[in-house]
Parts: sequence; C-alpha cells; structure tokens
Amino acid sequence: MAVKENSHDKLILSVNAGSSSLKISVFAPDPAYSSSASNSDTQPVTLLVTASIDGLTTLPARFSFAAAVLDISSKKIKKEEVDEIKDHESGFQYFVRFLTEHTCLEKRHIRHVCHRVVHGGDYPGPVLISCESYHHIESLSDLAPLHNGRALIVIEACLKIIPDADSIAFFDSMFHVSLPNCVSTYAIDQSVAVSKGLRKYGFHGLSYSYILRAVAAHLNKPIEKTTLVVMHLGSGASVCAIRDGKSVDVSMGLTPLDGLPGATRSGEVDPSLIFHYTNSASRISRRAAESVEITDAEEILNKHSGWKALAGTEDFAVIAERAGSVDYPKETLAFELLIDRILGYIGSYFLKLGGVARVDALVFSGGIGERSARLRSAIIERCKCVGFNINEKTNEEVENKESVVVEIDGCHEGMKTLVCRTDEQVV
Ligand SMILES: Nc1ncnc2c1ncn2[C@@H]1O[C@H](COP(=O)(O)OP(=O)(O)O)[C@@H](O)[C@H]1O
Ligand SMILES: CC(=O)OP(=O)(O)O
Ligand SMILES: [Mg+2]
Repeated sequence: MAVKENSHDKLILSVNAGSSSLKISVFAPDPAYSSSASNSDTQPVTLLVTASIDGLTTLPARFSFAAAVLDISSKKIKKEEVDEIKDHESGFQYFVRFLTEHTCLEKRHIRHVCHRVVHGGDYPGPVLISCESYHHIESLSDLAPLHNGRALIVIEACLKIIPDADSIAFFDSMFHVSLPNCVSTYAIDQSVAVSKGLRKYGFHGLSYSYILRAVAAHLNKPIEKTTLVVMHLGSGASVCAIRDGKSVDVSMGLTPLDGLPGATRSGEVDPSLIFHYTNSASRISRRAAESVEITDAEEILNKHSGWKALAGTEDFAVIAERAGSVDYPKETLAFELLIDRILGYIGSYFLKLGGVARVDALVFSGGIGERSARLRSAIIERCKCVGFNINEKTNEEVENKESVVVEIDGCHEGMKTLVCRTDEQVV
C-alpha cells in the first residue's frame, strides 16, 4: 500500500461526539491548493476515511468504516456490532487502533484533531484546547449534559493517544451568534439573564453551516443571499431559520433540550411541568455523565423522555415503520407528535423569513431527515398549503442517490424541497 508521503503526512482528524453516536473522519489538505493564493478562511481537504459508531446509548454499539481512497485500506465495514465499545471513549480508542491496524495511515502524521463541541457559550469561533479553554468547556457541561462532558472525555483520550497533534474545539453554538437580540433573549429579569448567560444559544450549528454551503451551491446562489428553513433531525432534533446566510432563529435554546423532542429528550414543555412531575425534581444528581452535576429534572427530561418514553424505543426507524397501525398506538403517537412539533417550527420560521417571496428551500437532514421518506412525506403533505411540494417517487429513492443534496419536490419553479446529507466533520 504505497502512499505519497507528502500528501498524507499532515492529517486532520475530525471527531463528532453526538448524543448517541461518534463519527470520525480523516482528511488530508488538498495538495493542489496554495493558501497564499486565496483570501478564503477555508482550505479544501480530501476525505481519506470515515467511521461511524452508533447505538452508544442502546448497546451493542455498531461500527461502520469506509476508506474514500482505494490505496488507504481495502476494509469496508457496514454496521458491525462491537462489544468492546461501551461509550464514546472506548469508541474513540477502538477507531484509532483500527486506523493503525487496517490502514496505511500513521498516528504520527495526525497534525490537528478537530472536535465538535456542542456548547461553546460566548465563544464566537473555534479555540485551541488549552488548560483555560478546557475548563471553560467543562464549566458549560451542565448546559449540554448529553454532550460537552462526552466531548471532553474524547478530547482527553485524544490528548493521551495522539499527544503531538493539536486539539481544536469547534462549537455547535458558533453558527447562531447572529441570532437577533429579541430572539435570543428570554423574558426574565435581564440583570440575572446577563450575569448568568441565560439566553438562547442554539446548536447543530456545524451541521447548519455545512447544509447552508451545500444548498447554496446546489441552488447556484451566493451564501449571503440564501434563505432556508432547515431541519436537522437525529437523536437530537432542531429546526433553523436562515435568512441571507445567517441564523435568525433556531428551536434549541439555552441547552439542547429545548424545541423538538428527540430520542431521549422531551423538547419544549411548560417550565412549570418540572415542579409538578416529582417533588424531588430539583435535587442534584451526578448521573448524566461523569463530572457533570445536574438535577433530577434535567436527567429525566434529557435521558428518559422523548420517543424512548413515548414508544419504548430510541430507534426512529422502528417508530416510522409502525406508526399508523392500530397495533402500535404508542409509535403512532410518537410519530404524530414529532410531526406536530416540526410543523409548528416550519410555520413560524416560514413567516419570520418572509414566506414564499423569500424562502428558497425547506431542507431535511440528520439521521431521520435523510432516511425517513415517510416522515418527509407526512410533513410536506401538510406544507403544501404554503407552496412546498413533494414527488413521492423521488422521495422514496433518496437513499439510492449519491449526491449531497437531493431535490424531492419535482417542481422546477419556486421553493424547493431538499434532502441534504449533512457532514459535521468536514466543517
Ligand atoms: N431509516 C431510518 N428511518 C428513520 N430514522 C432513522 C433511520 N435510520 C436511522 N434513523 C434514526 O436516526 C437517528 C440518529 O441520527 P444521527 O443524526 O445519525 O444521530 P446523532 O443525533 O447521534 O448525531 C436515530 O434516532 C435513528 O433511529
Ligand atoms: C445538539 C445535539 O442535540 O446534537 P446531537 O443531535 O448530535 O445529539
Ligand atoms: Mg448528530
């Protein structure tokens, strides 16, 4: 397996610690690109390998691996159950060992490790991991109890296993620094809000950033003139309103719990529900993730709610398949409830963005948005009244299409309905 030394000796590892998954890609800088020849802050990269571990909250975990370049590795693995992967940390260790044993890439050639970190507080851009930034991210862990703690565990494992590479944190919240004040502000005492940083931050920003670029390119429009309603529907689910290339609203809030329900998350509830659910709801617990302190209420609403609570499964594919059958009332409720909440955001954001005159497209993405033709169809059916459309045959065939962006509307004029295969690692 001969690999040109100069093209693969400056590797970039990109790690995406999601709530139920760990996705890792390895990139090399594009050798044809000269940084001095461009003023752009982005540099093209070539994907070498990509791996994904899912089911981390419903063990056994499943490992997938593929090399994008033939001479790197002949291995291709599709969802193999791996008992030794128990969590994000052991998943990362497994991946690095796999890379060493089954590809010609060498650990010593990894120069940069980019970590997706969900909550970055006021950080407007990426930061190099140092003692100070590590502790800042740690201090935000109780605002993203399913995410920041796990990302830090992976960062620590990485510093141990690949000590010569620098680690850089890229935040989900960065994309939403453009939220208008009236959107990000909660109607509470502003001196408390400001001193404690209690405002809407919004998440899934790396995904929205990727989707915005990909969709703008697909529509042949400049990013700064692209206006979209985008759904990122995965174990954590959100909707974002993008006006002229900037996030102007997003359904997640101070934490990723707000907005849509998810695999184990309740999504928005009347805040008073917490006081009535159980009288021990505000007791501090240490169970969510090591090193994170949260209350019982946060634990219940983050880890024991969502479709796990409604239908007894965290797998939305099962829910989508069973919904509508009289034999499966729980799955039917979970499916219809998600659609109801999504429609609420689409309607609201469509109006906020200026309706049919301004919106370029409605975009589905994330594990569910990209794979559930049934969910897309059920949503678009109810969005026809505002001008969106769906071609059922194209919708069913999305999985067979290779392109990053797939049109499922079948119209040639007006607002598009699109599916975008998001890639947070590449951002
Ligand atoms: N064919 C499918 N139909 C509907 N949902 C699916 C399908 N395949 C996977 N999913 C769902 O996608 C979700 C995972 O989405 P993903 O965005 O990859 O995860 P994460 O939120 O952890 O990053 C899971 O809830 C899974 O059930
Ligand atoms: C922010 C968030 O919910 O991320 P994920 O969907 O990866 O869990
Ligand atoms: Mg994700």
